[in-house]
Amino acid sequence: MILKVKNLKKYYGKNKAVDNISFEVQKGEVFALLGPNGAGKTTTLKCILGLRKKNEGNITLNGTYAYLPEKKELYHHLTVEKMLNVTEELSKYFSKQKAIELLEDFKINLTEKIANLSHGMLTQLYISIVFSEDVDIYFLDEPTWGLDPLMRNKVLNLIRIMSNKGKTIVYTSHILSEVEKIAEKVAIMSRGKILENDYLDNIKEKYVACIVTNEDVDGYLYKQTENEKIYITTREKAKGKIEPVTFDLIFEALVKGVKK
Ligand SMILES: Nc1ncnc2c1ncn2[C@@H]1O[C@H](COP(=O)(O)OP(=O)(O)OP(=O)(O)O)[C@@H](O)[C@H]1O
Repeated sequence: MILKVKNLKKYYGKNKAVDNISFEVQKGEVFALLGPNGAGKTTTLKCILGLRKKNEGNITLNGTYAYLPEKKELYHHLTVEKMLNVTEELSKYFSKQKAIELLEDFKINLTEKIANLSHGMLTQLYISIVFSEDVDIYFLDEPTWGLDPLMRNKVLNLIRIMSNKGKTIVYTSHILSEVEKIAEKVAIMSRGKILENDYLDNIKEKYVACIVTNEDVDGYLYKQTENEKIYITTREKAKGKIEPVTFDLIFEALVKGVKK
């Protein structure tokens, strides 16, 4: 176990941003914290890294780490190459050579001023720096934010490569399709709570859609017509005609909750 979070609570005044959550991440895993805006994902990462003071709970982090923050701010007055030099001075885990290779792949010029980079290019630069740190665990807050689909796939590929090398990745996202592409384990968060925390395959196996005519089902009422109702619920609670359900709908059912 490389990371263990137990009964973590973080309140901002009365706002329970993180409300008693627990999860574990094993070495080499790609773990996604998935949830809608304001769910508490960033706050969770910040509490783990000591950037926010938790109210309660225990956090065990066994290894070195690098962090890609949600707000990807870098020294705007520097050129890309100067930024690499600064990072090299600040971090003993950083390899400038590795960063140059990644930047070449992203087609970012070393002589470019950071202030002149587009939002997506800034994310690519930041990702290149973070992945050039030789650490055990990478915390990535919305690593694909603002990237076009091709660049997004490139970043997802990088995550996959790092995981194949035995590195651990903890990342936040609200893009279901990308989580499905690379994460093995997922914690679905909403309003500060973890609603489901399991291997993606297990979550997909656990939930089904069921179509009933006269009965009610303990689950999320997804659609209702004159003659039938479609619920999304766990396999055990399902009645009537049972069908497989997509991960999108499982997410919707969990986040929106039971609706009668
Ligand atoms: N510094 C802060 N002061 C007060 N409230 C905050 C602060 N940071 C976050 N919050 C609140 O805590 C809750 C969780 O926010 P957080 O940024 O952790 O969510 P998130 O899941 O990362 O959202 P997003 O996907 O939009 O980035 C929200 O209600 C937010 O308004």
